[in-house]
Amino acid sequence: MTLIQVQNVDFGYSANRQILSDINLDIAPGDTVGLVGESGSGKTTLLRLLLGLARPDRGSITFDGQTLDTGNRAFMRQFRRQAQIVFQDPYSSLDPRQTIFSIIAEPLRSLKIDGDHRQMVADALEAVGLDRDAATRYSHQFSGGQRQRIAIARAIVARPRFLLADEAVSALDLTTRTRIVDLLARLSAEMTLLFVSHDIGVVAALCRRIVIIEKGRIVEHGETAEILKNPQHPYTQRLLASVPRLTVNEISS
Ligand SMILES: Nc1ncnc2c1ncn2[C@@H]1O[C@H](COP(=O)(O)OP(=O)(O)OP(=O)(O)O)[C@@H](O)[C@H]1O
Repeated sequence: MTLIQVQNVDFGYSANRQILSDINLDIAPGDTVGLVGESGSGKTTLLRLLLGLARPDRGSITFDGQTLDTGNRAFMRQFRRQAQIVFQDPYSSLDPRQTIFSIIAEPLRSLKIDGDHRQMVADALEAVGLDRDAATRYSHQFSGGQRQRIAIARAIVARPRFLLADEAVSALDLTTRTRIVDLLARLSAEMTLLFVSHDIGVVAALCRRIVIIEKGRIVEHGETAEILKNPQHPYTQRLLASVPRLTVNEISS
């Protein structure tokens, strides 16, 4: 069974420069997949396509068996409820003029989800390990790690099936990063997670499967343990060589 299927996708922002080439990717419901590649390899671009923010030049993307058709408004409304994203920068992604309640409830408002928004926001705060009183405060009153928890609460408040995280822990210090990775690991028990990072060490700690992208092409993919033990592609070998040995030993043990 597949939740997201990407078949033979090419994409370029302009006609004379292709950014993604022949991308094929299957993500099963409940899976935790890490997309790893260096800066500029096309990770964010692929996320944009998976969110329906851009359209492939060739090939197709399906979600739960239905083509991700950006022109189909009824489908996109349903889809937006089911797929949410957490961005890298917890400072710029939260509006400083809005209360935390208003920030977290935003998807409930924009997706016109009925119900008790106060309770839903309180549940989301609890799920990310923040006190429900946080709802009345403003983002500048929180640390970087707490802000990222708030961004994650906003992403999960509508109970999506598919959570995308784009370099969601890269801006955080090491201890905070570990805590947020632990939180995402807990949440991934209830949803499908696509975690994007240039850091294969962080991805390996969180994801069951790894997809390696180089210059817009998937060069290797497989089970995390297999890739760590026996990387086939020279690019994967280079990425692994750049992770401090201790970390690789820890995450593969
Ligand atoms: N809006 C855009 N218009 C034109 N080119 C773009 C646009 N966004 C990204 N690119 C180009 O597409 C290529 C892939 O960028 P992308 O942001 O997808 O890479 P990435 O792997 O996510 O990198 P990073 O880790 O630095 O975020 C880069 O060469 C980039 O310059």
